[in-house]
Amino acid sequence: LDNGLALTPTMGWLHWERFMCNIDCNMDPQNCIREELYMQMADVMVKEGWLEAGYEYVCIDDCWPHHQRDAQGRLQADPKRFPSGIKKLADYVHSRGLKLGIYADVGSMTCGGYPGSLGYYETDAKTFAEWGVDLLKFDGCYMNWTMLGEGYKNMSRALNQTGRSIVYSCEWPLYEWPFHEPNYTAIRETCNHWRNFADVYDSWSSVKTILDWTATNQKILTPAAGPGGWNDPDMLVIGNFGLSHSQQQSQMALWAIMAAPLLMSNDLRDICPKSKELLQNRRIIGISQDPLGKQGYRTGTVDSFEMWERPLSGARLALAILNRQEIGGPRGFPLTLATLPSWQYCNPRCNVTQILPTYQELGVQALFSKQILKINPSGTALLTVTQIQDYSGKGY
Ligand SMILES: OC[C@@H]1[C@H](O)[C@H](O)[C@@H](O)CN1C(=S)Nc1ccc(F)cc1
Repeated sequence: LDNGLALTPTMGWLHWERFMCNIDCNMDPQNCIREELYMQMADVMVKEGWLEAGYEYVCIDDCWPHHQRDAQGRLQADPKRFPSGIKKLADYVHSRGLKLGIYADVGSMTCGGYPGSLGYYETDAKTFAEWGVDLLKFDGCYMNWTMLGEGYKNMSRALNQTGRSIVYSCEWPLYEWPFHEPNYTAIRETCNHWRNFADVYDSWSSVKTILDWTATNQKILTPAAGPGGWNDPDMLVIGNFGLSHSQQQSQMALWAIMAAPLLMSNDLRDICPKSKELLQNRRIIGISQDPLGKQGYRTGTVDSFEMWERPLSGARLALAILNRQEIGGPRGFPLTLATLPSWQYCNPRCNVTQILPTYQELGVQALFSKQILKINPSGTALLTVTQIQDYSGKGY
């Protein structure tokens, strides 16, 4: 969507995978969907270096609204759980230098059964703008699939007409795929990023399923991605319970290769230091936020290793090698630069830097040099390869 926003993939925190629709604030006040949750996350994001690392959006997902609209037909926050209201919450988040995201649905109800926006697109866009909202996640439940496109386009227009800069996160293709192949030109014109596939869960099998679906459809998906519009493989679940550290490294590496929005869903108030270090790794974030804005793709599979690559600015290439074998110990992957589809980056030499599983400058490599990379089961080696320019600044 050409609204000047999301020129690089959106970075932030989104409540859904970790906190879901937990509205029992009597039994579980620390983890229920209420204003304090976002205020506390905002405080931590500033205090613990998340904003500094680039994580800017604090996003509310489903289950925030009151079950009835107000007398003017406007959405309103649940008065018990958000007693100060969304505008005050936005002011609080803005006072911390962060931005606030909110959630609504293109159909008659949200997936959680709260009021949907069908028939209220202008009203809701205006309400969100008046509250000072900076991002809208627009879900696709309870909508006749033949009307999905119309609905997503109408809300895009309504948001634009408010005159406020609001990142528009859609789920249009996710709800259309079961019926027919979506039109990604229309989707890119309408949205700043778009969910294509099933919700992520806190498990390696969920992350693998999303990766496999993306690779299978990469010929359709990758051309649609670029500054202002991104494919969204769903939230980062790093820092929760289901992924081993190697699997957490794999999700972080591959989400950077896929130019995916980096929307964490975890408890930043209580996260293990290694997960925090991984999520704040500046070299990986640099790949994710690369200004060239080209989405990466899977280039091959050999001996249960998957190769992914992403072209970067400055004659550089990001490489990820994922060990899909889930038995045994670390395996050696023989990286021979000449065998890469993008071997020209190293003709006749290039500089190689390993970022994961550990940082290591591998130095200048000739085209036919071979490196053995040790990769854990369901782990990933993430590298950047930089073409060595000759004196005239041309590549070889
Ligand atoms: O209710 C909101 C929740 C989250 O926002 C997800 O990111 C969205 O993809 C949608 N969503 C859920 S649980 N959607 C959903 C998931 C499974 C299902 F059987 C019916 C609806």
